[in-house]
Amino acid sequence: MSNPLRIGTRGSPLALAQAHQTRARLAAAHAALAAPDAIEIVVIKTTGDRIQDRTLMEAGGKGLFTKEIEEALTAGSIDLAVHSMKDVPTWLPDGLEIRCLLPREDPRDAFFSEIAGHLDDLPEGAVVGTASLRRQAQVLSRRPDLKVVPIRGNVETRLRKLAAGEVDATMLALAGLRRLDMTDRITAVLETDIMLPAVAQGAIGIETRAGDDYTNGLLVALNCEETFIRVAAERALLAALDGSCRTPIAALAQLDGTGALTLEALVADPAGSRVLRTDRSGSASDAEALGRDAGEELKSLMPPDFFVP
Ligand SMILES: NCc1[nH]cc(CCC(=O)O)c1CC(=O)O
Repeated sequence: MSNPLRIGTRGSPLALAQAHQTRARLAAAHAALAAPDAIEIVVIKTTGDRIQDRTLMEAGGKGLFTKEIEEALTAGSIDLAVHSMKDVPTWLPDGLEIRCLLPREDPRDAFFSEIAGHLDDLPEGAVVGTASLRRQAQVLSRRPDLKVVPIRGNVETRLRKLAAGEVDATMLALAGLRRLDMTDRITAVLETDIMLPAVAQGAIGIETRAGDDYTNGLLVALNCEETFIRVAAERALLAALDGSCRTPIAALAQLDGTGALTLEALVADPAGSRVLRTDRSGSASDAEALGRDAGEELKSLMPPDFFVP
């Protein structure tokens, strides 16, 4: 092949691991892509990479980790973009689509602490570092005595802050730690009845131009149908809720071997004093309807102050 297939990605260690996984899967599925120079990885800096020190909330706006990559895709300087699906905004720009999801990793969150074996064992008043409103709300709902402070940065930075005693505990998505081969320092994995994951947590999505039949054709072999159905249900919920990144939202869809789909979801106020939950079950073919229905229910129950302006 003369022109290499160009994969656009952020430059973080996690993003690069996901891009390399995508390249390996493409090379394994298509002999023409197995040559070392058949696929090029193009690193693109996003707004989210520039504002490491502030919380996402202060930075505001959606698509912090995707905007510049989507612009490159639209402009044609890359052919596909690899994203952590949980960072992908509810609505994609015109002309772009995500038809391919790689097999989902374990969607749960991991807990780290040097003073307790589990969230439930932290001493009264302990400080939990997280910039995620979803994690904050669920932590405070279960443990109103704890204090939550924002921390950001990569895994190493966070674990250093933990070791330095800046925070007593923190949480990270298990999926990212697995992809970076950094699960050895995990203190506990939080069950989803304690910490419901973010929409699409653990899923990698591949975005393309809608009219690019060549690239879309290559990706058919990489799509994981089960992941696609689960993420479709969760993202339909997000769409129905008008998913603002400032409202704590969590959801998890699961498929059993018979094609039965279950969806659990919650919204909360950031202080975790009110958590509204719902669930649905149905068949895989109703994924989007199930998500939309659950989202509409939660939206109708939500008091106005859940929507942080
Ligand atoms: N918001 C950053 C982000 N986006 C995706 C992941 C983890 C990987 C995944 O969920 O697929 C992370 C880090 C984290 O929350 O610990």
